[in-house]
Amino acid sequence: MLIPRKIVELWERPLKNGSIINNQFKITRFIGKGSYGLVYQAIDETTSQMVVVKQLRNRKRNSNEKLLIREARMLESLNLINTPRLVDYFYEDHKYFLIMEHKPGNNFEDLVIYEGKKYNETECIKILLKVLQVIRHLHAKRIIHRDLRLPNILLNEETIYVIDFGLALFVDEKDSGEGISSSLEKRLFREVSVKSDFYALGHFFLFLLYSTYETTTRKERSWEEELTIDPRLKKIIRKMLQLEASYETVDEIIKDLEVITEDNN
Ligand SMILES: Nc1ncnc2c1ncn2[C@@H]1O[C@H](COP(=O)(O)OP(=O)(O)OP(=O)(O)O)[C@@H](O)[C@H]1O
Repeated sequence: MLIPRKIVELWERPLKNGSIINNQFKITRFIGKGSYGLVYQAIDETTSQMVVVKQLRNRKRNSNEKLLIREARMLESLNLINTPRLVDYFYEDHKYFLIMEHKPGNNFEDLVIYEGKKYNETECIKILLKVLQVIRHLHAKRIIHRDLRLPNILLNEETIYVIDFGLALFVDEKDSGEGISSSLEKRLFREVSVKSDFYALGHFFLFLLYSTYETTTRKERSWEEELTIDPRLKKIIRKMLQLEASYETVDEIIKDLEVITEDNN
């Protein structure tokens, strides 16, 4: 059945500030629309804790239930300081909701693009090492994040938080959409393997390194030509991006980065 666009828009209209869901969570701010659905900030009135509410986009009931349960299971099994803790999930008023702990801080897209933050080589390594420490815990629990993009990595003072487990999978799970994508880049990003997280973090790291880069020529050049960085770092990035034999574990990357850090001290 084809549903008229107006009705879909009505369904997807955000809840108003002050609305209370599940008799417990009071919406305080609409954060935005994502691929997953609508996201809000709210207060858990039983604990006064700030939470994030994810309201699933209206899809088929079955797939919505699966998505909700999968992300809830991920958050539940993670239970780390650097990832949001699961608070609750429920179905109410024909809508699916996932409630999680709100993590403070700014994401790296906002920090670099909108706030103009610049990170030198040493700072970039320090940040990547912190992110890798979080990913190490994820991989130890056999979870692949598969969406380690700039908006999903937050920095609050010295602490890194990783959010958005909407695409995460356990290593032995199959992605129902796998094999559909013809783009190599997308496949590398979404593969159900630790390597896809390394690939994403390779790009994350390059983005940080580029925060101090100033172009001197109009000629198009590769990152390896443009960035003046320790050649060992280039090799690490090449391995993360699978331009040469990939890393197999987070610890291998951490070890290589620590050699450079120690030499610089
Ligand atoms: N636990 C959290 N703590 C703090 N902020 C959060 C949290 N979860 C989500 N957010 C905020 O809400 C935004 C959207 O959330 P999220 O990325 O999980 O939704 P999404 O629908 O998967 O979005 P996208 O399509 O961009 O991936 C995030 O970029 C972040 O600003």
